[in-house]
Amino acid sequence: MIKEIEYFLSGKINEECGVFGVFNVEDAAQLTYYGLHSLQHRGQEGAGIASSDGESIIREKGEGLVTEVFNTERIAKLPGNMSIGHVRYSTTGGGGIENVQPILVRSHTGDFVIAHNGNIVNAKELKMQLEAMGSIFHTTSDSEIIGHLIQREVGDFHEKILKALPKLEGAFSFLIMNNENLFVIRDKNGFRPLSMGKLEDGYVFSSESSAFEIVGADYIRGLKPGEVLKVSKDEIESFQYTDCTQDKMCSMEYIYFSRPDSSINGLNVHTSRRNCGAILAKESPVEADIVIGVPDSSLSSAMGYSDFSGIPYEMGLVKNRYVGRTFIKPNQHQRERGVKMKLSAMEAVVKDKRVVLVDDSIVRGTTSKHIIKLLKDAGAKEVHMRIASSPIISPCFYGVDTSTYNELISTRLSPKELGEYIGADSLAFLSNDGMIEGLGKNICLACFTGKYPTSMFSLLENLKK
Ligand SMILES: O=P(O)(O)OC[C@H]1O[C@H](OP(=O)(O)OP(=O)(O)O)[C@H](O)[C@@H]1O
Ligand SMILES: NC(=O)CC[C@H](N)C(=O)O
Ligand code: SF4
Ligand SMILES: [Mg+2]
Repeated sequence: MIKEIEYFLSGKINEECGVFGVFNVEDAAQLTYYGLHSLQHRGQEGAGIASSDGESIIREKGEGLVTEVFNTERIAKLPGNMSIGHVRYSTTGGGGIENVQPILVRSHTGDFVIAHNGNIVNAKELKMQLEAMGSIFHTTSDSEIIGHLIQREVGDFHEKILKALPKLEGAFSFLIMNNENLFVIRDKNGFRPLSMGKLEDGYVFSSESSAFEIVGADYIRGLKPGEVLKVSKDEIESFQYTDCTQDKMCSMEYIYFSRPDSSINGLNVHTSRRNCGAILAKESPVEADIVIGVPDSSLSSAMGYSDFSGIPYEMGLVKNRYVGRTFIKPNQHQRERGVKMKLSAMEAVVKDKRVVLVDDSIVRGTTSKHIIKLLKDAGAKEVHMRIASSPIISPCFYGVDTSTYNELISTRLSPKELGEYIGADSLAFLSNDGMIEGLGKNICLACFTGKYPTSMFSLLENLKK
């Protein structure tokens, strides 16, 4: 029980990284700091910024949140009008300062820095090959591999990048910067988002378009799968590192990760969640008095459920916004109380009501179980749980930590059994077709279907562990 509560307090579907880049704008590092701040929800383990004044690259990084790593003095050490930054949630290689990005590659042909969102699925194989050929790795993260691959190629820097990229399999949105250019890269499956915006005489690039608003930039477009942009003083050139592409945007970006004010592939995240909520209401109706969402990520889908069903949307749960990843764990005696510190049920709203409770996903079932208890303790007559995505039955290898196979409760329990386990009066999930209807057909659904859009290399060995 204690473990379960700690898990509930800490957040479970662990976010992935965020990248932000600036080209040809004064005080680029300062802007990158603001950009990273708005991408903080994507990774809280470490943050870093590298900048260039055209002569040399300076990098500053540290463990923790953006505001913990950077202050005015530290940003002042980063001169120039080109910059890239990164917020990290580790997927390969574990934590620690050495793996905090951007990764700096020193070379007699010119230094460069790398910021990566995603996960390379053939990292183990590539690392073995590269080490056998003499490469010495400075980090344990998969992101460093692209640096070694680039170094082994011949030609101009951009030719080297184009030759190295086809060797990587898996998910990557990269920003790579040397003293002249910024390279903006999206993998051939388009797993992770990456957008371009215009600011003054320059450009900004971000994992999420919502960051543009914060720095005052205008959204131009998202990168295409397999696209490489070479950003120079005079022009932006677009290349494809391969023509073998498919559009497999991570559906979890819409369902859970991205901010509601971001747009991905032309679809606003809040709107996509609202669509899914409405389709869920169409697929799994129930008689009830109010619809409530779990703050914050499922509020939009709860609105959608209410739109379609006509059942009034209410605020039945309140979140303490200061409890989360930085929460100091209470001592043993206080842990039970801790649950209530993250979310409180509004007795005045839910008492004697039949409640439809909408959440975005179920991973281990801990959240739903606790929230249903909170609502029933506050006097709710019935709680009907509706989930705006399908049961998660397979782990992700593309940059999201959705737990291991054994921890995923839907691998063991049917929706009916799971409903009983979490104490709901009924439980229903959005169907796979419903997700496609709400989010479009160009999405990855591997964690819901077990059908991975790429070869999994040695990672498959661990799939059922
Ligand atoms: O079934 P579980 O294992 O409990 O996981 C599912 C829950 O995890 C996520 O919320 P989380 O509490 O991580 O963060 P949030 O407050 O940002 O929604 C998600 O939104 C679900 O509510
Ligand atoms: N979550 C991510 O996108 C992580 C990027 C990279 N795989 C790392 O572990 O640092
Ligand atoms: S497996 Fe799931 S979390 Fe991973 S990229 Fe695909 S949809 Fe996203
Ligand atoms: Mg949640």
